[in-house]
Amino acid sequence: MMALQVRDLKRHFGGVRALDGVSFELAAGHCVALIGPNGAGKSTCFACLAGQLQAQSGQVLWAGQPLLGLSPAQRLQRGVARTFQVAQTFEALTVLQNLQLVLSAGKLSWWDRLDQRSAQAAEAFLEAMDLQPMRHAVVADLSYGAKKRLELAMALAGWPDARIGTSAEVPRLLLLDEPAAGLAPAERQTMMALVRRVADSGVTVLYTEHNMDAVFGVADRVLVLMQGRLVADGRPEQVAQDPRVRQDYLGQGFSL
Ligand SMILES: Nc1ncnc2c1ncn2[C@@H]1O[C@H](COP(=O)(O)OP(=O)(O)OP(=O)(O)O)[C@@H](O)[C@H]1O
Repeated sequence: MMALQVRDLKRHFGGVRALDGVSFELAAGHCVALIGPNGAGKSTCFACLAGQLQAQSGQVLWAGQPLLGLSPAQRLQRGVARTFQVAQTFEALTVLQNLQLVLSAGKLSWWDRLDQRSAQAAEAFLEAMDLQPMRHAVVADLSYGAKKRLELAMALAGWPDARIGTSAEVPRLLLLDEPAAGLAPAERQTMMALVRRVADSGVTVLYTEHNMDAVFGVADRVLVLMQGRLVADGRPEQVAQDPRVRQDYLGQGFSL
């Protein structure tokens, strides 16, 4: 059975059909890119999967369980985590405190001191995202690349089994909205190697991207969305040869 099943997903904004009947399936542990021009519906699709937006119709099954109608927090409990186009971090806190805050979610009381909470658990996420050297840096002082890596670490730390006092393992879906946006080529490469490593650890990853070097050579499969409809779905080398995708998005000069 496919880990994620999306069937005939629709979300309109007035007359704009942001998602106009989108269907696809993802296998567990695959790393899949969702690409398409500005306004194609990628962010709307993510928001409908993670729960920030409610779809008007359709069905989404994650590990066989329906997701639509659940809140983002309920979806996170079922293993669905996400990041945003612009990194969402707490600027005035340190890198370590950002992670401690996520790891302590729902467990902190006003008398707790953040620095005594889950420092050990946070170390594993710092290491996974190459953030140890800057653990005590205030986030406002970080490079954007480090901020994006911290946001990714926070998404991983948000899964229920990563948090204090919870142990049940859940199947993990990670939705990354433009993980490499705003990054210089070298930072982009580092970021995408980390994303690939997360997928290789068994996490199902779906990500959007406008930088094609962060898509081809990274994703196992590529989905192409245009005007709210899926127009191509296949292995990267197949999609790169698709005449409509070349004409309307990649450009005729595109080569791998
Ligand atoms: N809250 C909203 N209200 C009205 N229209 C919206 C809203 N959110 C998205 N849209 C419209 O829905 C369509 C799809 O937008 P969406 O942001 O999902 O595209 P996208 O593929 O993520 O684009 P980009 O690559 O620029 O981020 C666009 O026409 C957009 O203007």
